[in-house]
Amino acid sequence: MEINIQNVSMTYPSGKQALQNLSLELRSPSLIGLLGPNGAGKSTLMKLLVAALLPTSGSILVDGQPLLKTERQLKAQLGYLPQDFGLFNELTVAQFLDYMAALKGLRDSGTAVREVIRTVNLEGQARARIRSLSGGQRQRVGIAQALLGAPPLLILDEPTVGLDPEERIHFRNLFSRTAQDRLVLLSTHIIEDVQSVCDRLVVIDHGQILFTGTPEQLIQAAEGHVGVFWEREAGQEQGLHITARVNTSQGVRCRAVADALPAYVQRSEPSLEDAYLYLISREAVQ
Ligand SMILES: Nc1ncnc2c1ncn2[C@@H]1O[C@H](COP(=O)(O)OP(=O)(O)OP(=O)(O)O)[C@@H](O)[C@H]1O
Repeated sequence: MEINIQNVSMTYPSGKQALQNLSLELRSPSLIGLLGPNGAGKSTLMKLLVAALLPTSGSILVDGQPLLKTERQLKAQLGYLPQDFGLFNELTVAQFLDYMAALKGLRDSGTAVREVIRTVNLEGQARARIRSLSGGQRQRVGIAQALLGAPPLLILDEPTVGLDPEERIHFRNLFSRTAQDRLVLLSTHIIEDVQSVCDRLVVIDHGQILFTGTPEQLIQAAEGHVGVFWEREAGQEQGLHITARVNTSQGVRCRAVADALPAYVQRSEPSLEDAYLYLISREAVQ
């Protein structure tokens, strides 16, 4: 599957321009991490990809065909986890998933439902009413409905929200396995979620793409722009963006990113998080 987003802009009726002339190509198999600060336009982009919203201008092609022409076909191949999804509180987990399987037109829905319940570790809650679940368990029900029927395209808006660290690792690995033969696009604020598993990152801010490439390429772009220093050594330099402050027995150790690091800052190898913060901080300065 190949999705071509061509010069897409999206302005909400309120007048807010959420995406500006954005172009992007997504091809399976791959696991693509969509990163960006709050309000960057990630959810809007995902809603356009599932045809829940129409772009104000530009086009989206799926395997060369306009999305709107193939919408029906696409929806049959799509697993989507929106950011806020309504669950049917009075249904049990299994009933809700049965209902979603019916909507997707799955043939052997019983087997498919049992399988996704196992995949998201909710066997113990299959008969529990959704209203009685914790936030993390509800999120797993959302992931389960997206996985139903093994769709070739998975669009997951902040799938790891509300999950504990152990569960996050479980799902990170699950998405990575899933993407071996499919196209998985997931949005997140959490760098660790994309660190070791995504083969491609797309960073957006203010509705525009700031970066697209591998995590290694993002890190390379930050080399020479990350360093550490003791707070007491700090000058008053402008343009230094502090990313961490740690209290130690010798004082406060700071980590910072900047276009040009002052002499008292000791250069350090960038992590993916440093590289992301460097990219975003440059955007903020411009
Ligand atoms: N229905 C809407 N009407 C008007 N403006 C909207 C609507 N939905 C989103 N926006 C605005 O569009 C911009 C992009 O929002 P979007 O939800 O796509 O960002 P996001 O990157 O997903 O943010 P977050 O990480 O906080 O979920 C924001 O400024 C937001 O306030």
